[in-house]
Amino acid sequence: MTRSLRPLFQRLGLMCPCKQTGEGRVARVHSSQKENPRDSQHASLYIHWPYCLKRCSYCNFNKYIPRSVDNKVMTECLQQETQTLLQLSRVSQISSVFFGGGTPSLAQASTIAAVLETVSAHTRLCDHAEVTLEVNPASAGRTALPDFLSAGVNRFSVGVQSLNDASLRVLGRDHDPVQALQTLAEARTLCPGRVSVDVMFGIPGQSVASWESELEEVLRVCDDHVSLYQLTLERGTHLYKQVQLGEVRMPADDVTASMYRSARKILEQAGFLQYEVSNFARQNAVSTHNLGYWRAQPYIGVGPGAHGRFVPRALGVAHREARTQTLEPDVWIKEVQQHGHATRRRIQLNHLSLLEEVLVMGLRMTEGISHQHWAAFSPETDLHQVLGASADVQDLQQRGILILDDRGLRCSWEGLAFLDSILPVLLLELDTFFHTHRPEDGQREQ
Ligand SMILES: C[S@+](CC[C@H](N)C(=O)[O-])C[C@H]1O[C@@H](n2cnc3c(N)ncnc32)[C@H](O)[C@@H]1O
Ligand SMILES: C[S@@+](CC[C@H](N)C(=O)[O-])C[C@H]1O[C@@H](n2cnc3c(N)ncnc32)[C@H](O)[C@@H]1O
Ligand code: SF4
Repeated sequence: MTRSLRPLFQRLGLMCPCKQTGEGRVARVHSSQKENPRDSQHASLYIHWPYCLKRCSYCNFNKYIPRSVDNKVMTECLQQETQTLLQLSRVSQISSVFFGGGTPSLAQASTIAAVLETVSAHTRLCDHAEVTLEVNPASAGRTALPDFLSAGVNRFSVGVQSLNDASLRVLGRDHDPVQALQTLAEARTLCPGRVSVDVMFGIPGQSVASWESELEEVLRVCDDHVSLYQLTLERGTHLYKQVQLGEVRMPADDVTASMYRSARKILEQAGFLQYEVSNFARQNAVSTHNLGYWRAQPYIGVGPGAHGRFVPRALGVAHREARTQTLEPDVWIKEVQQHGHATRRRIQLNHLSLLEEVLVMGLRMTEGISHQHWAAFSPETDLHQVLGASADVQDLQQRGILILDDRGLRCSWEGLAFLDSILPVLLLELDTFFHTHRPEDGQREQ
């Protein structure tokens, strides 16, 4: 999981539909810590397009294969929900927009333009805001990439996944390597220096050697940003069933560990700097939208199943909320039409929950969590106080996988590969500290 992309949302159970509360109800958590209102004025915006042409064998993201899509209704609802959530929040400036999915390159360029116009009409969209669109190779031809550029997109994230025919078939992708290369080349011509590729490793049938040569090939054609995801076997997917039935075998853990290690070295040799567990950039082409997540900055999530973290205007107190929008697109449309938004779940984050997010997200970055970053969320307790005395934390440091020093807290190069075993230790220490020293900040839901 460490090398996969599953972010904090799922880790903290915020995506679990069985925990959803009714529309408009807030799960309140006692808290004495107010967020600095100035911090919550800048945010990023995520827009979810939930439709795909075909179900990939491994994917359990919130996506649907519809018979047809009513683009007009979807556009109106995405605009409406964007407007409502912007008005409900204290956000006055949007610094990045990310159109993800599903397959947002199946949306019409006019939809993308309409959403961006709504943002500009109701808040300030920064002049140099990063506006990313995820592009699937096969679907890119439907709306030409230049139209998306005219609509306001200035960064493409291309879902290459693999350049190997057999791997693409195992993954159930509906494109071949040639189509992926064509889409990538077109994206690079349109947005030089601002194209990312998603590539997966740990695919059944892949060996360390075949992965290494595949990555070398990716490096010959890619731009300045690469996201490497370890294929995660997700329950309920076709691949999961195939593995259960013994039709397909996932590579062993030590093999995927070697794949990750060699990929990091190969990327480094090619001039890429790793800035997060799965993300590599050269020429400083880092994704500011995703950095916002890892730095625990506020964001608004629009569209079926989207997540958000922001301080609402109406509460009267400056507490950040975690929000999840209704998952199923038809239900989401009805709710947006009736209420202006389809927030299915709202949780007020208490001080401890917010610090857990800062820790879990921050340690994914190679820069880790500086003392200043921590102090922005917890001015009254520093990292040394919370973690420094712990024998378990000292053990992690002695093993050379964790560093706590004058700069702050971060994983070592080796340690980043073990983040999933480091985090529970740190979260336990954080929890214990708060329950011992600041019990009023650590109370759970009432
Ligand atoms: C992390 S991946 C790939 C990012 C890509 N590698 C890049 O650098 O731009 C993006 C996916 O995460 C999910 N995602 C990101 N932000 C989200 C949010 N706020 N709510 C729900 N899903 C989100 C979406 O499924 C989206 O397609
Ligand atoms: C949810 S997809 C949306 C983007 C687009 N539809 C695509 O497939 O390229 C975002 C990224 O998630 C990654 N992803 C999805 N399921 C995954 C899994 N089970 N394991 C690892 N990565 C996964 C893929 O690399 C994909 O590029
Ligand atoms: S990986 Fe992308 S294209 Fe494939 S089903 Fe998931 S969201 Fe759709």
